[in-house]
This record gives sequence, C-alpha cells and structure tokens, in this order.
Amino acid sequence: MHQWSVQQWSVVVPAKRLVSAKTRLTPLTSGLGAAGTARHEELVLALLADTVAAALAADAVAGVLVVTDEPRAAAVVGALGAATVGDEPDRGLNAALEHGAAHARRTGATAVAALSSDLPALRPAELTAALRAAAAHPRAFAADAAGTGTTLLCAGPGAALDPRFGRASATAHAASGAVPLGGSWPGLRRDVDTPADLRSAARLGLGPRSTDLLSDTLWSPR
Ligand SMILES: Nc1nc2c(ncn2[C@@H]2O[C@H](COP(=O)(O)OP(=O)(O)OP(=O)(O)O)[C@@H](O)[C@H]2O)c(=O)[nH]1
Ligand SMILES: C=C(OP(=O)(O)O)C(=O)O
Repeated sequence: MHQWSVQQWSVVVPAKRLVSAKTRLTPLTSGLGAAGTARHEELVLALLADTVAAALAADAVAGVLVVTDEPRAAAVVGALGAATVGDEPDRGLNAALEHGAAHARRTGATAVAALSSDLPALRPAELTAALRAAAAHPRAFAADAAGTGTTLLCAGPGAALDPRFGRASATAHAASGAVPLGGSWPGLRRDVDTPADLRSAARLGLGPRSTDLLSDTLWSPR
C-alpha cells in the first residue's frame, strides 16, 4: 500500500515491432540458422518482460504503460499487469514516448517517466530511489552506464516529458533542462544493446525471464 502523500509515477516503456528490434544483439543468434530469428525475438521479449515486471514492483510506480504495435509484446506485458497503447504516430522513439505520456496524463497520471525497455537487471528499489530523487525537480534523467545515453527520463506534475532519446541523449536531456540523477543504480543504468552489455547485465543479475532463456547453454553470455 502506498502512502497517499508520496508522489506516484506512471512509467511509459517503448517497444518496437520485434522484427526490427535490438538488431545489435543478433550476433548472439545469427549462428542458429532459422531458429535464430525466433530466439532473438524471445530474447527481446524477455528483456522487456523483466524490465516491466521490475517497474511494476517498484513502490514509487502507480502503473506501467507500454507503447507498442507488437501484439506479442502487448500480450507479454499485459499478463504482467501493464497497460498498452498503440505506437502512434509511428514516427520513432520520441514520438512514441510523447504519445504514451499524453495518453497516461489523459487517463489520470500526473508525474510521468519514460523507461528504456532493455533493463533486465533493473531492481524495483533502484527505480523507486531514482523516481524519489527525480521528484525534487521538474524534469530529471538517469544516464546509462556509458554516460552518453538515457535509461530514465522523468517529468513531474505540469512538466512536459520532452523526450530526446537517441544519440548522445544524456547531453540532449541535460541541455533541455533535465537534471542528471547521480545515484548508484547499476541495474537502472545497464541497458542492453550489445552482447557485451548482456554479459554485464548478467553479472549484475538478470530478471527471471532473461535468466530462464539464457540458462540454455546455447545462449550463455558468460
Ligand atoms: N514504440 C516504439 N518503440 C521504439 C521505437 N524505436 C525504438 N523503440 C524502443 O526504444 C528502445 C530503444 O531503442 P533502440 O536502442 O534504438 O533499440 P533498437 O532500435 O531496438 O536496437 P538496435 O536495432 O540494436 O539499434 C527499444 O526498446 C525499442 O524497442 C519506436 O519507433 N516505437
Ligand atoms: C535511445 C537510446 O539508447 P539506446 O540506443 O542505447 O537504447 C538513448 O540512450 O537515448
């Protein structure tokens, strides 16, 4: 049960169609022939599911909204308890996040945050700590482990999300006035774009769906 006086966040998570998602991870599955495509899609879904499950379990989170046109992604996150909305206007990541944030606010959200969908080592407590820290500012963000990208962008009540994800997004978010959050949250900052990132996330400890998938020796990222 959440204390009424503490700010609760609506978290928006973007998820592309599986056919075009996470192409930098395909070296992990390209040697598996026809089965490789299916394995790649399972991996993308597992990363998403672990991220969404951790967010839903965070005390500071009122709900998770996944922006996607991918029926399998919608089914997986829906079963976990997330809401979904279609990817409109289908003009890339920032447009999808704007759409999700607007939808969340139309349906009652005040504080909204965009969270990367590729954080399989995310711990609910780190997300809560980051959101609590963000509540001190109109807009705030958490940079990724490399310091160049962004894994979390937060907009408090009345502030536009104004997402600037993409190349060098940490610099772009800071330039737009969002405050960088300095906490030690390794799982929150460990986005998985490459096989090396997946190995780093595995060292932190993956969520259950990614762990199950990678327990198959064909997959072992260690
Ligand atoms: N809904 C939605 N999500 C998107 C879109 N573009 C990117 N995303 C999601 O945003 C997250 C970050 O995007 P990227 O890092 O560019 O991921 P990606 O394009 O899947 O990965 P690569 O192909 O390896 O570059 C991923 O989880 C994507 O699924 C979009 O147009 N719509
Ligand atoms: C889109 C971004 O990152 P990535 O491509 O690493 O997911 C970002 O950090 O803004």
